[in-house]
Amino acid sequence: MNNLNITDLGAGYGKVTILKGITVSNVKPGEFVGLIGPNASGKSTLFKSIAGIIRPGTGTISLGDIDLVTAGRAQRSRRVAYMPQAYGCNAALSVFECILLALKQANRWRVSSDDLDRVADILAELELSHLADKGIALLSGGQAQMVAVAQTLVRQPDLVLLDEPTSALDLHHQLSILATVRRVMKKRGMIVIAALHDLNLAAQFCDRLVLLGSGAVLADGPPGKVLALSSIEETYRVKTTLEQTRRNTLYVDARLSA
Ligand SMILES: Nc1ncnc2c1ncn2[C@@H]1O[C@H](COP(=O)(O)OP(=O)(O)OP(=O)(O)O)[C@@H](O)[C@H]1O
Repeated sequence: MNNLNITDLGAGYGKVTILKGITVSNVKPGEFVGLIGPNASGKSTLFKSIAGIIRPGTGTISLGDIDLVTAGRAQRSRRVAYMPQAYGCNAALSVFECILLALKQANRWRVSSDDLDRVADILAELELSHLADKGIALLSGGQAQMVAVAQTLVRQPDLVLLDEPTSALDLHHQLSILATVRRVMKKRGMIVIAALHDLNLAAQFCDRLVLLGSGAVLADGPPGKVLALSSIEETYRVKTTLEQTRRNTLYVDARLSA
Protein backbone atom coordinates (compact mmCIF):
# COMPACT_ATOMS: atom_id res chain seq x y z
CA MET A 1 0.00 0.00 0.00
CA ASN A 2 1.21 3.51 -0.85
CA ASN A 3 0.26 5.04 2.48
CA LEU A 4 1.86 8.36 3.36
CA ASN A 5 3.44 8.69 6.79
CA ILE A 6 5.06 11.86 8.06
CA THR A 7 6.77 11.34 11.38
CA ASP A 8 8.22 13.93 13.72
CA LEU A 9 9.19 16.23 10.86
CA GLY A 10 11.22 19.33 11.58
CA ALA A 11 12.07 21.76 8.75
CA GLY A 12 12.77 25.39 8.03
CA TYR A 13 15.00 27.81 6.17
CA GLY A 14 18.67 28.06 7.11
CA LYS A 15 18.83 28.34 10.88
CA VAL A 16 15.14 29.25 11.24
CA THR A 17 12.92 26.34 12.25
CA ILE A 18 9.34 26.56 10.93
CA LEU A 19 7.91 23.04 11.26
CA LYS A 20 8.21 21.29 14.61
CA GLY A 21 7.45 17.63 15.22
CA ILE A 22 4.91 17.25 12.40
CA THR A 23 3.30 13.82 12.43
CA VAL A 24 0.55 12.87 9.99
CA SER A 25 0.03 9.12 9.99
CA ASN A 26 -1.42 6.61 7.63
CA VAL A 27 -2.85 8.74 4.83
CA LYS A 28 -4.37 6.18 2.50
CA PRO A 29 -4.65 6.07 -1.32
CA GLY A 30 -7.93 7.73 -2.27
CA GLU A 31 -7.88 10.02 0.77
CA PHE A 32 -8.40 13.78 0.16
CA VAL A 33 -6.67 15.72 2.93
CA GLY A 34 -7.29 19.42 3.49
CA LEU A 35 -4.30 21.24 4.98
CA ILE A 36 -5.74 24.20 6.85
CA GLY A 37 -4.27 26.87 9.08
CA PRO A 38 -3.75 30.62 9.09
CA ASN A 39 -1.21 32.57 7.03
CA ALA A 40 2.40 31.68 7.85
CA SER A 41 1.41 28.56 9.81
CA GLY A 42 3.76 26.43 7.65
CA LYS A 43 1.50 24.84 5.00
CA SER A 44 3.76 25.67 2.02
CA THR A 45 6.84 24.72 4.03
CA LEU A 46 5.30 21.29 4.65
CA PHE A 47 4.58 20.90 0.92
CA LYS A 48 8.14 21.93 0.05
CA SER A 49 9.49 19.35 2.50
CA ILE A 50 7.36 16.55 1.01
CA ALA A 51 8.22 17.65 -2.55
CA GLY A 52 11.95 17.64 -1.82
CA ILE A 53 12.43 21.38 -2.33
CA ILE A 54 13.72 21.85 1.19
CA ARG A 55 15.46 19.14 3.15
CA PRO A 56 13.97 18.44 6.57
CA GLY A 57 16.31 18.71 9.53
CA THR A 58 14.63 15.86 11.40
CA GLY A 59 11.98 13.20 10.91
CA THR A 60 10.84 10.98 8.08
CA ILE A 61 8.39 11.12 5.17
CA SER A 62 7.51 7.80 3.59
CA LEU A 63 5.21 6.93 0.72
CA GLY A 64 4.73 3.18 0.66
CA ASP A 65 8.23 1.75 0.72
CA ILE A 66 9.92 4.96 -0.50
CA ASP A 67 11.65 7.37 1.83
CA LEU A 68 10.82 10.73 0.22
CA VAL A 69 13.53 12.57 2.15
CA THR A 70 16.36 10.56 0.62
CA ALA A 71 14.72 9.59 -2.70
CA GLY A 72 16.35 10.86 -5.88
CA ARG A 73 14.65 13.54 -7.96
CA ALA A 74 13.56 11.14 -10.73
CA GLN A 75 12.09 8.62 -8.30
CA ARG A 76 10.26 11.33 -6.35
CA SER A 77 8.85 13.04 -9.43
CA ARG A 78 7.36 9.75 -10.65
CA ARG A 79 5.41 9.45 -7.39
CA VAL A 80 4.75 13.02 -6.25
CA ALA A 81 3.34 16.03 -8.12
CA TYR A 82 3.41 19.45 -6.49
CA MET A 83 1.56 22.59 -7.52
CA PRO A 84 3.19 25.52 -5.72
CA GLN A 85 1.32 28.71 -4.84
CA ALA A 86 3.38 30.70 -7.31
CA TYR A 87 2.58 28.52 -10.30
CA GLY A 88 2.99 29.76 -13.79
CA CYS A 89 4.88 29.42 -16.95
CA ASN A 90 5.50 32.30 -19.32
CA ALA A 91 7.27 30.32 -22.01
CA ALA A 92 6.07 30.58 -25.60
CA LEU A 93 4.12 27.32 -25.27
CA SER A 94 0.48 26.43 -25.71
CA VAL A 95 -1.62 25.05 -22.84
CA PHE A 96 -1.48 21.59 -24.46
CA GLU A 97 2.32 21.74 -24.73
CA CYS A 98 2.70 22.87 -21.12
CA ILE A 99 0.68 19.93 -19.82
CA LEU A 100 2.54 17.53 -22.13
CA LEU A 101 5.83 18.89 -20.79
CA ALA A 102 4.68 18.25 -17.21
CA LEU A 103 3.76 14.68 -18.17
CA LYS A 104 7.09 14.02 -19.88
CA GLN A 105 9.04 15.46 -16.96
CA ALA A 106 8.07 12.40 -14.96
CA ASN A 107 9.05 9.75 -17.52
CA ARG A 108 10.85 9.32 -20.80
CA TRP A 109 10.89 12.21 -23.27
CA ARG A 110 9.57 10.40 -26.39
CA VAL A 111 5.93 11.39 -26.93
CA SER A 112 3.49 8.56 -27.67
CA SER A 113 -0.11 8.76 -28.86
CA ASP A 114 -1.07 7.57 -25.37
CA ASP A 115 0.63 10.70 -23.92
CA LEU A 116 -1.33 12.93 -26.29
CA ASP A 117 -4.56 11.16 -25.26
CA ARG A 118 -3.75 11.66 -21.58
CA VAL A 119 -3.24 15.40 -22.08
CA ALA A 120 -6.47 15.67 -24.11
CA ASP A 121 -8.37 13.67 -21.46
CA ILE A 122 -7.24 15.81 -18.52
CA LEU A 123 -8.04 18.98 -20.47
CA ALA A 124 -11.53 17.61 -21.09
CA GLU A 125 -11.97 16.54 -17.43
CA LEU A 126 -11.10 20.05 -16.25
CA GLU A 127 -13.24 21.71 -18.96
CA LEU A 128 -10.11 23.28 -20.48
CA SER A 129 -10.18 21.76 -23.99
CA HIS A 130 -11.10 25.10 -25.55
CA LEU A 131 -7.79 26.53 -24.26
CA ALA A 132 -5.54 23.76 -25.65
CA ASP A 133 -3.94 25.89 -28.37
CA LYS A 134 -3.87 29.14 -26.45
CA GLY A 135 -0.50 30.59 -25.41
CA ILE A 136 0.16 29.91 -21.74
CA ALA A 137 1.24 33.53 -21.18
CA LEU A 138 -2.15 34.76 -22.41
CA LEU A 139 -4.27 33.00 -19.77
CA SER A 140 -6.19 34.70 -17.01
CA GLY A 141 -5.05 34.02 -13.43
CA GLY A 142 -7.83 31.48 -12.89
CA GLN A 143 -7.21 29.71 -16.20
CA ALA A 144 -3.48 29.48 -15.40
CA GLN A 145 -4.32 28.00 -11.99
CA MET A 146 -6.52 25.31 -13.56
CA VAL A 147 -3.78 24.48 -16.09
CA ALA A 148 -1.36 24.11 -13.16
CA VAL A 149 -3.76 21.62 -11.53
CA ALA A 150 -3.97 19.75 -14.88
CA GLN A 151 -0.16 19.56 -14.94
CA THR A 152 -0.15 17.71 -11.62
CA LEU A 153 -3.05 15.33 -12.38
CA VAL A 154 -1.88 14.35 -15.87
CA ARG A 155 1.12 12.57 -14.40
CA GLN A 156 -1.13 10.25 -12.37
CA PRO A 157 1.22 10.30 -9.39
CA ASP A 158 0.52 8.54 -6.10
CA LEU A 159 0.60 11.81 -4.19
CA VAL A 160 -0.64 15.22 -5.34
CA LEU A 161 0.17 18.37 -3.37
CA LEU A 162 -1.94 21.41 -4.26
CA ASP A 163 -1.03 24.69 -2.59
CA GLU A 164 -4.21 26.80 -2.58
CA PRO A 165 -5.68 25.41 -5.82
CA THR A 166 -8.78 27.64 -5.65
CA SER A 167 -7.27 31.00 -4.69
CA ALA A 168 -7.71 32.56 -8.15
CA LEU A 169 -11.00 30.89 -9.09
CA ASP A 170 -14.57 32.14 -9.28
CA LEU A 171 -17.31 30.32 -7.38
CA HIS A 172 -18.22 27.94 -10.21
CA HIS A 173 -14.59 27.01 -10.86
CA GLN A 174 -13.77 26.59 -7.14
CA LEU A 175 -16.46 23.93 -6.92
CA SER A 176 -15.80 22.36 -10.31
CA ILE A 177 -12.02 22.05 -9.86
CA LEU A 178 -12.32 20.44 -6.43
CA ALA A 179 -15.10 18.12 -7.64
CA THR A 180 -12.94 17.09 -10.60
CA VAL A 181 -9.81 16.60 -8.49
CA ARG A 182 -11.88 14.47 -6.12
CA ARG A 183 -13.36 12.39 -8.94
CA VAL A 184 -9.97 11.80 -10.60
CA MET A 185 -8.11 10.98 -7.36
CA LYS A 186 -10.82 8.59 -6.15
CA LYS A 187 -10.83 6.82 -9.53
CA ARG A 188 -7.05 6.45 -9.59
CA GLY A 189 -6.47 5.91 -5.87
CA MET A 190 -4.21 8.95 -5.49
CA ILE A 191 -3.60 10.78 -2.23
CA VAL A 192 -4.36 14.51 -2.51
CA ILE A 193 -3.29 17.10 0.04
CA ALA A 194 -4.66 20.55 -0.70
CA ALA A 195 -3.97 23.71 1.28
CA LEU A 196 -7.28 25.51 1.56
CA HIS A 197 -8.18 28.79 3.24
CA ASP A 198 -11.91 28.34 2.69
CA LEU A 199 -13.03 26.06 5.50
CA ASN A 200 -16.39 25.48 3.84
CA LEU A 201 -14.74 24.12 0.71
CA ALA A 202 -12.49 22.02 2.95
CA ALA A 203 -15.55 20.64 4.77
CA GLN A 204 -17.32 19.88 1.51
CA PHE A 205 -14.55 18.11 -0.40
CA CYS A 206 -12.04 16.67 2.08
CA ASP A 207 -12.13 13.33 3.89
CA ARG A 208 -9.70 14.49 6.53
CA LEU A 209 -8.42 17.85 7.76
CA VAL A 210 -5.01 18.61 9.23
CA LEU A 211 -4.89 21.92 11.12
CA LEU A 212 -1.50 23.62 11.31
CA GLY A 213 -0.71 26.44 13.71
CA SER A 214 2.76 27.97 14.24
CA GLY A 215 4.41 25.06 12.46
CA ALA A 216 2.75 22.27 14.49
CA VAL A 217 -0.21 19.94 13.92
CA LEU A 218 -3.01 21.14 16.19
CA ALA A 219 -5.71 18.77 15.00
CA ASP A 220 -6.13 15.90 12.53
CA GLY A 221 -9.36 14.07 11.74
CA PRO A 222 -12.66 14.12 9.87
CA PRO A 223 -13.93 17.64 8.96
CA GLY A 224 -16.92 17.43 11.31
CA LYS A 225 -14.63 16.73 14.23
CA VAL A 226 -11.78 19.16 13.44
CA LEU A 227 -14.01 22.10 12.54
CA ALA A 228 -15.93 21.74 15.80
CA LEU A 229 -12.79 22.06 17.94
CA SER A 230 -12.10 25.20 19.93
CA SER A 231 -8.57 25.16 18.46
CA ILE A 232 -10.11 26.38 15.17
CA GLU A 233 -11.30 29.56 16.92
CA GLU A 234 -8.02 30.03 18.77
CA THR A 235 -5.82 29.40 15.73
CA TYR A 236 -7.76 31.60 13.32
CA ARG A 237 -8.63 34.18 16.03
CA VAL A 238 -12.33 34.20 15.10
CA LYS A 239 -15.61 33.05 16.61
CA THR A 240 -17.21 30.19 14.72
CA THR A 241 -20.42 28.23 14.70
CA LEU A 242 -20.51 24.92 12.88
CA GLU A 243 -23.84 24.27 11.20
CA GLN A 244 -25.28 21.52 9.05
CA THR A 245 -27.08 22.85 5.96
CA ARG A 246 -30.30 21.38 4.56
CA ARG A 247 -28.17 19.60 1.95
CA ASN A 248 -26.28 17.96 4.81
CA THR A 249 -23.02 19.83 4.20
CA LEU A 250 -21.10 21.45 7.03
CA TYR A 251 -21.03 25.22 7.15
CA VAL A 252 -18.60 27.28 9.23
CA ASP A 253 -20.10 30.63 10.18
CA ALA A 254 -17.14 32.81 11.18
CA ARG A 255 -16.95 36.31 12.63
CA LEU A 256 -14.28 38.38 14.31
CA SER A 257 -13.98 37.91 18.06
CA ALA A 258 -15.25 40.93 19.98
N1 LIG B 1 12.16 31.04 1.66
C1 LIG B 1 11.93 31.38 2.94
N2 LIG B 1 12.93 31.80 3.74
C2 LIG B 1 12.72 32.12 5.03
N3 LIG B 1 11.52 32.04 5.65
C3 LIG B 1 10.49 31.64 4.91
C4 LIG B 1 10.64 31.27 3.52
N4 LIG B 1 9.42 30.88 3.04
C5 LIG B 1 8.56 30.99 4.09
N5 LIG B 1 9.20 31.44 5.18
C6 LIG B 1 8.59 31.65 6.52
O1 LIG B 1 8.05 30.42 6.98
C7 LIG B 1 6.84 30.65 7.70
C8 LIG B 1 5.77 29.75 7.15
O2 LIG B 1 5.51 30.14 5.81
P1 LIG B 1 4.63 29.25 4.84
O3 LIG B 1 4.72 29.86 3.49
O4 LIG B 1 5.01 27.82 4.99
O5 LIG B 1 3.17 29.47 5.49
P2 LIG B 1 1.75 29.17 4.88
O6 LIG B 1 0.95 28.51 5.96
O7 LIG B 1 1.85 28.46 3.58
O8 LIG B 1 1.20 30.65 4.66
P3 LIG B 1 0.08 31.28 3.66
O9 LIG B 1 -1.24 30.73 4.08
O10 LIG B 1 0.21 32.74 3.96
O11 LIG B 1 0.48 30.93 2.26
C9 LIG B 1 6.55 32.14 7.61
O12 LIG B 1 6.92 32.77 8.81
C10 LIG B 1 7.42 32.62 6.47
O13 LIG B 1 7.85 33.94 6.65
